[in-house]
Amino acid sequence: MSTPQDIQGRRIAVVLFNLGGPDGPESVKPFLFNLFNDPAIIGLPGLFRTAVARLISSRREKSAQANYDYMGGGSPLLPGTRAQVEALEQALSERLPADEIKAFICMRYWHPMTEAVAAEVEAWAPDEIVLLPLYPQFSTTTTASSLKLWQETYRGPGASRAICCYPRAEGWVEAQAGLIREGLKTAGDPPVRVLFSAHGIPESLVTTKGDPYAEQVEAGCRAVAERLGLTDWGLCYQSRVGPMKWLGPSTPEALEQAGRDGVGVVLVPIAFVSEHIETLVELDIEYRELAEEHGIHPYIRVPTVSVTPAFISGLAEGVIAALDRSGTAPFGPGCQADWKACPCQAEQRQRAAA
Ligand SMILES: C=CC1=C(C)c2cc3[nH]c(cc4nc(cc5[nH]c(cc1n2)c(C)c5CCC(=O)O)C(CCC(=O)O)=C4C)c(C)c3C=C
Ligand SMILES: [Fe+2]
Ligand SMILES: [Fe+2]
Repeated sequence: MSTPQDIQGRRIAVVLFNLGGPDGPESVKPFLFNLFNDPAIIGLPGLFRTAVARLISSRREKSAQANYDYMGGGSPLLPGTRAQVEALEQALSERLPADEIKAFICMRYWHPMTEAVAAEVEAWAPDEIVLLPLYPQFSTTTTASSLKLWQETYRGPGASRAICCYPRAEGWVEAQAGLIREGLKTAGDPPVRVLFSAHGIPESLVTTKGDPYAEQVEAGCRAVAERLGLTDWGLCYQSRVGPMKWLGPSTPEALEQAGRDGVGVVLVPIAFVSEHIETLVELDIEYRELAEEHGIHPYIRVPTVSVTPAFISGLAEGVIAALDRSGTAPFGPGCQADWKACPCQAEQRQRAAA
């Protein structure tokens, strides 16, 4: 018969990655500097990149501060992520009662950042580690950048594996579908178009780096649209930065088209899992004004999945599935094509070559 000592569980650390955001007006510039100094964001050699990052962060500081002022001066991303951590720990403890589970937040460009979090995880001495990006779709600019820095930094104990993406995972699709259903109910009778809006990336990352982000975003939108039986829907990209060609159509272009077509809009943030500047300011203030200018009624912005039970259960299932393996893999269906930058396919390629 087993004694309490025999059934002592594993210590499981889940590391949740996101971008991070400034916690007050004085951290806007250093946050922007960290972002633009990342080679995954600006692919210039070291010293040039740092000089460019200094210039852009100085130039953007005032306008970015004005936008963060709408949210009390700083980003709500960290409190929103803390709520997700609590919900995920709870969901995992219910499913794995014999184990001790602790989730850690690791932000890329503002605190808590990688070096400090790696030290915290090391001090906690986990047996198992699951790396879980809070980016459903993989991009070289987000997930790859966070995982690379983590892998270069963490030297502590524990068997580690990573979830690279979950663009069509059941919980993610169901959470989106549930929130859109509510949005459509609020819209009522007038003809409306469901517009999925994703954070953009420069088009060259897809063509030259083999970044699978656009494919994963498109496949996720299709899965949600099919689940809801949508007949009028589209995908567009927001948050353009700089002079390069970004993925399109842009969200302002898609809104203009909706105005011309005489339909209302239910706008869905399809690449974010919690509220922050890109939803609360760009979608709720800037694009709402634009929608009004184009005569779009209604303009309804669907909330992000945040701590909805379907999303959190989905994450918990992804973590549990990952515990049975090593390496890097998607949760649910990942990419369809063989993208050069996709880590799960890199491993498949290595296995096939061996
Ligand atoms: C899907 C997620 C994201 C991708 C892809 C992404 C790429 C990307 N972002 C920039 C530049 C900026 N992003 C900024 C804010 C921001 N970006 C994401 C997510 C993705 N970025 C989030 C969650 C946030 C919010 C941070 C917060 O305040 O809580 C900003 C700062 C805001 C602003 O000044 O507009 C910049 C700048 C680039 C250049 C890029 C791909 C190359
Ligand atoms: Fe961004
Ligand atoms: Fe993939």
